[in-house]
Amino acid sequence: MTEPILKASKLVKIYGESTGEGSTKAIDGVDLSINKGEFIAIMGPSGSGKTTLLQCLSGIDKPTSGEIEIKGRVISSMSGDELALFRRKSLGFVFQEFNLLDSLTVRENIMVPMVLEKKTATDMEKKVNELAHLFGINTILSKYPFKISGGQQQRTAVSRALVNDPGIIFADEPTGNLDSKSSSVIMECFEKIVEELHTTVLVVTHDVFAASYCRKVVFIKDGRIDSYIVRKGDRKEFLDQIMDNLAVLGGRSHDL
Ligand SMILES: Nc1ncnc2c1ncn2[C@@H]1O[C@H](COP(=O)(O)OP(=O)(O)OP(=O)(O)O)[C@@H](O)[C@H]1O
Repeated sequence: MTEPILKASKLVKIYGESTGEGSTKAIDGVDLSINKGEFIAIMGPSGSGKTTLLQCLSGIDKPTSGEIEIKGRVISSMSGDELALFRRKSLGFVFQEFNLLDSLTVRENIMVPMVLEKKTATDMEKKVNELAHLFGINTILSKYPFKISGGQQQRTAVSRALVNDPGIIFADEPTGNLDSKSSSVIMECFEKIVEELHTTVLVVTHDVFAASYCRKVVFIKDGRIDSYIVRKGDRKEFLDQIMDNLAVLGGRSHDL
């Protein structure tokens, strides 16, 4: 039996005074259940609420109402400090801008979350080597982020997101700053994470090519879940299916 690692119910996010003029209902009653080991993309037109949904689900932002449970803990009712600690220990994040520290080497960047968890030097070294080997960055561990490619920086960020064995990774436009070759490499890294480490991966993306690596795509429109599709055949077939669904969803392709 597969069990949910994340459950969201009746999620609403309103920016601004909820009754006031100029308020925006970015998320409008979302129910979502994600099982352990799922590899999911969230897609939808620009402004449909993708980033807001990811930020609420991952505890970066507070929903206006509704409940979010991750690994059996209700995060929507946690205090700020409790939530910050939970995020650090139990969740992994990957962003479009990589967010690496330029003054630290690749090895040190990957180690940061483990230092905060006060892991031993031996444990840290072992984990860095394991992940760097898995993602093909073992030869650049002593380099600084500004001396490596965007794709290598993102693989460093993916390794950093995994060091505390988070169980779930949230990625917001992880291929947004990458060329198509590096995008494939990153999406293949996520495939490895799901298949070999059994980590759950949730990706928000405009990129149909990146989404086609996922096993499921959830489409949102106007802050609501519109539909979802599950990959059954090969990636090319799934890519065509995603394009068809986006066309039905509306919005010109460059808005997606
Ligand atoms: N901090 C904020 N304050 C006020 N309104 C916001 C804020 N962030 C987002 N919004 C609004 O909420 C809605 C959803 O925005 P969101 O960024 O989640 O959409 P998105 O689907 O991720 O868009 P994009 O694909 O363009 O990044 C939009 O109408 C946006 O203008």
